[in-house]
Amino acid sequence: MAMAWFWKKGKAAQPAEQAVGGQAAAGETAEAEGDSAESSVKAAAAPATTASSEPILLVKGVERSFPVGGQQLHVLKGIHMELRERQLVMLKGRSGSGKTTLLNLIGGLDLPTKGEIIFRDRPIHTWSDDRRTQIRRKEIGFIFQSFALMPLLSAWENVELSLRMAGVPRSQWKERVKHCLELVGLGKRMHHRPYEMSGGEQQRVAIAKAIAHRPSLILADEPTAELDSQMGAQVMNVFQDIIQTEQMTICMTTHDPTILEVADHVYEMVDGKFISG
Ligand SMILES: Nc1ncnc2c1ncn2[C@@H]1O[C@H](COP(=O)(O)OP(=O)(O)OP(=O)(O)O)[C@@H](O)[C@H]1O
Repeated sequence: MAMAWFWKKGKAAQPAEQAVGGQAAAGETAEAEGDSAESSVKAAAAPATTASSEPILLVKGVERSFPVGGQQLHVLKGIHMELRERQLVMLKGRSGSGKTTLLNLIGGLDLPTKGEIIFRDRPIHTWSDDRRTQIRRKEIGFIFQSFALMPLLSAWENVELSLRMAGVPRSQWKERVKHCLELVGLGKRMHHRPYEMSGGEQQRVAIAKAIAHRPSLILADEPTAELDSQMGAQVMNVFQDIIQTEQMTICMTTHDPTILEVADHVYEMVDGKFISG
């Protein structure tokens, strides 16, 4: 039987008994192990954030060109956007429209050819590589389509590694790793290695790893693209739990129209420009 998937939006506004089929959402229970067809999701409700939340990132008139074959390829052509506290913001657009290029700029992995990127009142587009690396390690978390886990390390060790990289004192590791893995519903899979887990579980480890050092901003490039709709739903529920409980902002790219429905804000990119948002 075909199953309709619904997203929970705004956990506080959403009573638990509305969970589809009487099941709890994946992010709420460490016991929601395995990706059973019955697990997950709640019906949509009010937006999780308010317009009054503070902006944490401003993108002003950003352009990015790359030299290709002796010419300049203009990939981003004047982007303006903002991300606010506790928002789930999505970038949509066809392949090649420039979404990943923009995400790389927001995360300080690359520099714009023109324009400004202000992260928490700091002009990171003027900063050196080293300074941007420091801010990335401490204040930004990255999630990729292909999970990007260390294959020989357990879920626990993968998350711990991110705390080590961010310079979090060792005395805090145990409690934080446990908390993050439980938050993503992997309380009973903490010591499994990536190859012993499903794609959805691996992506949830990657999420735990990305949030462990308490960044204020999570950037996710097509985080559900390699997952089926049910596992994708679990990941989105985890994202919404993170926004509520960890007070983080998430900016993600996606092609999936059903996922776009849970965004607080959607920017649509066509050929290096936003046509909405
Ligand atoms: N370092 C680079 N050098 C040259 N061209 C680049 C570079 N990075 C990106 N591009 C080009 O910029 C364009 C946009 O790429 P980008 O990866 O941002 O698109 P996208 O919207 O994320 O696509 P997808 O959905 O397929 O990931 C593409 O034409 C790509 O080839």
